[in-house]
Amino acid sequence: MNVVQKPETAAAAGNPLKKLEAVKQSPWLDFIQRSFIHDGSLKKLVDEDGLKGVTSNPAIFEKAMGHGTDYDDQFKQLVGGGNTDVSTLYETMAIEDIRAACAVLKPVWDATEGLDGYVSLEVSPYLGLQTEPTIAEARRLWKTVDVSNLMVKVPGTEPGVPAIRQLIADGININVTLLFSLDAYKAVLEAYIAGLEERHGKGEDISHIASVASFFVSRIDGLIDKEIDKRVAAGDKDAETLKALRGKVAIANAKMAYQHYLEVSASPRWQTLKAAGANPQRLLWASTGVKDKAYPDTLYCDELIGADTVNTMPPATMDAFRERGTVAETLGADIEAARKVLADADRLGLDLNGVTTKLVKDGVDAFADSFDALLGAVAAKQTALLADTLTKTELSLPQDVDEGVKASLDRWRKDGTIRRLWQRDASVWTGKDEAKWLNWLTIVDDRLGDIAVLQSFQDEVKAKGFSHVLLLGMGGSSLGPEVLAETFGHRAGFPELHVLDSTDPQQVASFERKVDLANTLVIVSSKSGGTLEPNILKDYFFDKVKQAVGDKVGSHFVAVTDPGSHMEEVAKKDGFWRIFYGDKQIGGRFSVLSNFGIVPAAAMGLDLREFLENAQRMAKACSDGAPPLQNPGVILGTVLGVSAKLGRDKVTVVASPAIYDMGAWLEQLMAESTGKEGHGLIPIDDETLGGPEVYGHDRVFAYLRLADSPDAGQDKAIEALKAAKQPVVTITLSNTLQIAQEFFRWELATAVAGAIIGINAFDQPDVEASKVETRKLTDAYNQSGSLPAETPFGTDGDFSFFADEKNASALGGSSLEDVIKAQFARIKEGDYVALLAYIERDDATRDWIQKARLAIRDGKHIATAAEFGPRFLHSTGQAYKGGPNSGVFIQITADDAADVAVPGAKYSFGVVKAAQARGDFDVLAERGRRALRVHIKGNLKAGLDRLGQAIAAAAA
Ligand SMILES: O=P(O)(O)OC[C@H]1O[C@](O)(CO)[C@@H](O)[C@@H]1O
Ligand SMILES: O=C[C@H](O)[C@H](O)COP(=O)(O)O
Repeated sequence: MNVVQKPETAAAAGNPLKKLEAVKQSPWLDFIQRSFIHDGSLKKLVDEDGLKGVTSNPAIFEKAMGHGTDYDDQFKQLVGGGNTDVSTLYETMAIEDIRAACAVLKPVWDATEGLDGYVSLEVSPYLGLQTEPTIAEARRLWKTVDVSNLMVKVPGTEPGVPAIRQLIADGININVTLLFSLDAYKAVLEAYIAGLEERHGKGEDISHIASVASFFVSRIDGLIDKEIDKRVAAGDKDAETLKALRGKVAIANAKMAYQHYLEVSASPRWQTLKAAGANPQRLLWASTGVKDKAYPDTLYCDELIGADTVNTMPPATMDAFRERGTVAETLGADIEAARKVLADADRLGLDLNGVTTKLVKDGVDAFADSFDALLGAVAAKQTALLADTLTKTELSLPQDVDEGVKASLDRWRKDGTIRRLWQRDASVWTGKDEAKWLNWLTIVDDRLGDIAVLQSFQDEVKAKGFSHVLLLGMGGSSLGPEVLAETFGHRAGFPELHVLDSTDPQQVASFERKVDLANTLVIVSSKSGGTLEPNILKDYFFDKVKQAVGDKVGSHFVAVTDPGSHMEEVAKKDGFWRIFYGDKQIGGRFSVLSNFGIVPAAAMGLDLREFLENAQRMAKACSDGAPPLQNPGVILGTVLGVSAKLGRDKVTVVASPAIYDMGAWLEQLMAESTGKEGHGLIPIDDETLGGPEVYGHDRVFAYLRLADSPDAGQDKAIEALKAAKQPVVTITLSNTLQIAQEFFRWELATAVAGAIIGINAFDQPDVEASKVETRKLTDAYNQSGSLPAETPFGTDGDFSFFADEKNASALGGSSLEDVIKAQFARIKEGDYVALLAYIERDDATRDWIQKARLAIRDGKHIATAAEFGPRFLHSTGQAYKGGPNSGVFIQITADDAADVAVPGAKYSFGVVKAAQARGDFDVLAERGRRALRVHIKGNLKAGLDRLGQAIAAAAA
């Protein structure tokens, strides 16, 4: 802007801007920019041009902040000063500008005794159509900016009107924006008067309140002229009259608004308020920069000059008016001609009402779009400044997924869905009870708030000198801690964390051997407190530790559980050392950043602040203000959700070796959250990458790559997959601690994917079903001393085959090889095979299952899952039963070489495990899944060897 263009000459010739004062019109500037305030340009306008106010809007801030380098210093300072979200970054910088501009305009405010000298700041354009949130936001901005010459800008939409009334009654200066129609203006002026009357009625001062009604001009001509041009080009019979209306309708409309203002000002009702000290709500001509270059650039200034009005001019218009504006009282002149323009327009069907209605909606949308662009630019700068302190996302997507993702992200942007998600609006999902399950969104800040307690627990654990921590729990209560144990290992000076999530007797016994019971801290972890496994594991280890340490056994036990649970009762009764509580509004699989993850993290000696601040950095990056296109959680969730809808529902997780166990946690998160009602993501974890030829079109790959120790083989295989146009999301972590960031990001991503898939991401109905079946079986055992008899549909040496009737008849066959072959013959394209092994999970069995699944994957070119029971029941089990019916299951059970008794119960761990396998199978069968159970008697290793060979042969 050429703000100081020959000011002396202009002044000498009678600067039109200055001359406006004589006709009581105030020129305001429709522009803000930091450098423009700081380099004295704004002050110069005040001093030399008689500038009397400043307006801003989201589009203006987008131009100022979204481009250039003006804000970079403060950006760096804010980003470096701690974890911040995008909205706070924007607002902090915007408010600084507004305050600085207010300071420049303050002398005008003083000199005009509060008539002029205002700077306007608009409420979030996202609120344009909501009354109560607009009131709250305007009050908040008024309080935060805290300067008397601020005007808060509120849209004069239908829902905005009651907000305006209330805010005026509150005593807040309001600039009403987005006024296009006479009717809307009338409603706003009425709201202003009613607000003043309310305040006055309460005996409160009204003399300090200022307000303007921003009536938009050029945008009206923009639309009307377009229609005129269209009709003229189409040879309309009224072409000449239509052409004569070009560039006239907006001004005529504004003149009518001014007439209404004059009428109301003369009314006794207004005179009463005036006598009480009220200031009029002046009309402010907005949108006064000409958009059609055919018009004189001073058109919407010259033609709208009248007493007690404001014209807010964009810089170029102000320059033009200074140079060649004509100051004459035009606003009240030629009123009849203006009426005729409007009557002609109406007669010719130019539909001013339709145009103004559309402009309000477009205006709200356009400011929201600008705000999206602004926050997007702020987010992009923030991400760049955070560099590798924030994990990075890179997408390599085939065309159909790419297009779907872009369309979905834009839909989320336009619909404000990420804001609705953060506002806990259940209709983002299915409108059921989702709002009750969203405290994971804010749990990181909550835990940081409680960090002193957690740190002192950590200090005490260290001081007590435990050698081991043994965590007992399932699913969400164990998988997060397991990731911590596997990723961070044994920390010097702290006990080593082990996580036991099995009822397999051998596995229970192995863990007992791994720890020094007399020197072990046991964490019993169960949200509900009622889950069978942690309860019987607690009974077992309580007994064992008691044998080792006697009566002080309780001092070796800590519970993590939700308030009021059965486990809390047990912990109190048994004198546990500590009880840490979960948050009842967080489900198990979303609980890793709550005490369920943080308490074991403390016990094993992680730096809790560093860990939580990492998670917080990602939570801020995923905040409601971060537009979908820049929001790491929304981006990932969109890729997963859109891919699933395109048939790519096998989310294949690949992770660098040092963080390999993230996949186990991710399996539960994705499967339990989305695998229901026949839909969902099927996580495929730990399936060693193959060449592109072994994959079908049902995959999406998520590669968690640790930048400081990547695996060259994985890198190479991923590049080949990208080249083969498989969808790949690469997430780069610069250090292991950043898994905390990924915990949060994947939680949000899963919630987003669930919304796209269209399910309630926070229940797990089908897990409950197998728990019910298991309970029936253990109850039967308690009564009769044995599990109900069952008959195999075939046997082969040490192998017996079980299935329900339907599956059995499809499988037939009597040799192991035939049965497996028959099961594999049922595989169709896009299916997955899951091996569900209810055996000890150790290095040897993990190696075995891995070989078996790879043989299937490479032979059949389908996705495979390799799972151990009962742990997967609390994880992928939900999706196997509730998700798409594309699973082909082989359940593997075996005679236990040695069983382990559960203290105080009739059943043993072996019986529980057998009941769990049968309960699981019954539900799979009942859901019409293709399922086969192979039971191995005698030597497990020999049995697994033969089964492995049969699988490899059948898959080949
Ligand atoms: O923490 P709890 O209540 O013992 O539950 C363990 C797991 O069982 C489930 O409720 C069902 O599998 C999971 O959602 C949960 O993480
Ligand atoms: O308050 C000012 C308005 O936001 C502005 O004048 C709109 O102008 P435009 O129509 O040129 O965007």
